[in-house]
Amino acid sequence: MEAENSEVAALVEKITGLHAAISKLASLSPSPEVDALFTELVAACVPSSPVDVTKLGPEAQEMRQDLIRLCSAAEGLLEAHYSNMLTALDNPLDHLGRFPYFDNYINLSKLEHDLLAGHVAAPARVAFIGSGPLPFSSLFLAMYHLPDTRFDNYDRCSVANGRAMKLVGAADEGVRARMAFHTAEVADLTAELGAYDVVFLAALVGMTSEEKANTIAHLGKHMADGAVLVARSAHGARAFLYPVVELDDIGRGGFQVLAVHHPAGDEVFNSFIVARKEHISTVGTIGCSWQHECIWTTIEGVADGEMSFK
Ligand SMILES: C[S@@+](CC[C@H](N)C(=O)[O-])C[C@H]1O[C@@H](n2cnc3c(N)ncnc32)[C@H](O)[C@@H]1O
Repeated sequence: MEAENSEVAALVEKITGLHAAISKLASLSPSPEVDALFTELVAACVPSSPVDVTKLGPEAQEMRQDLIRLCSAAEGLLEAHYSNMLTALDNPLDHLGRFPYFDNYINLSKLEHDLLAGHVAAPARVAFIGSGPLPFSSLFLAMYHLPDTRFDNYDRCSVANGRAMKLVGAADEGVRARMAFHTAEVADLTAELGAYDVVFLAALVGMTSEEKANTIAHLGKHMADGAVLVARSAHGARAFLYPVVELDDIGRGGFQVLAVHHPAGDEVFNSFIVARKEHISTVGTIGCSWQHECIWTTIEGVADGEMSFK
């Protein structure tokens, strides 16, 4: 226990130092200095660690929340930079690997698809909320995993959508025709959410656990009964980079948790939760039984770090 505490203390001290350095940057746009600091931060947070961010003191909590905000802003600028750079090339889709976190999205979309496939056979319509200027998640699902699915990408930033449309415009007709982009704040989506078999909630939509909980409650109110939510979250030290989605908030939002995946290794940063919108008539009982009857098991032979209900 002693060793664990000192490991956590050393990690929090290192991340606090990186937060201080990042906070002093004049700009978060990609540059050798910005890239070096965020590369060091990711390298510190990705390895598995006993840190539980819910147990941090108030000062470290405040630092964490501000660091998530800085990471979100930097990720948006990084994606915009690479979206511009890629769409300036001939055949941009041949060069997507130039994006520093390309492998993360290739591996993450495969993991999410493989876990989803066990619960939703060939979804006809998928919404991706928080698609950004570089919509790799929905693009890779459309290109490699779900050849007949239509994707509606939502982002509150019209400039991000403009960049995303330009990039996807370079895809082949079969993919282009199945990818639509809409400028909207997630809180303003209502009836349209009822059309989807699956709704993805990007890691950076909702900066705090409270905002995540409110967004999930909003999705639960408007998604169709039986539809599936894939909510990206974070685990361990990665919770210094991204907000955490609480399982209780998934249950309170009217969903039953089907699977939780915490990626082992450094191939994928994001955890994610797969949950099904309960039929309103049963949510009173299922919601209650969710708290007591569901038993976590790790299914043999399934990817490391995955937990699903029996
Ligand atoms: C930087 S992108 C990351 C997504 C990543 N490209 C992917 O494929 O998973 C996150 C996007 O979420 C959008 N966003 C954040 N909060 C939002 C909200 N409340 N409603 C809609 N979009 C939001 C931001 O504008 C940003 O473009």
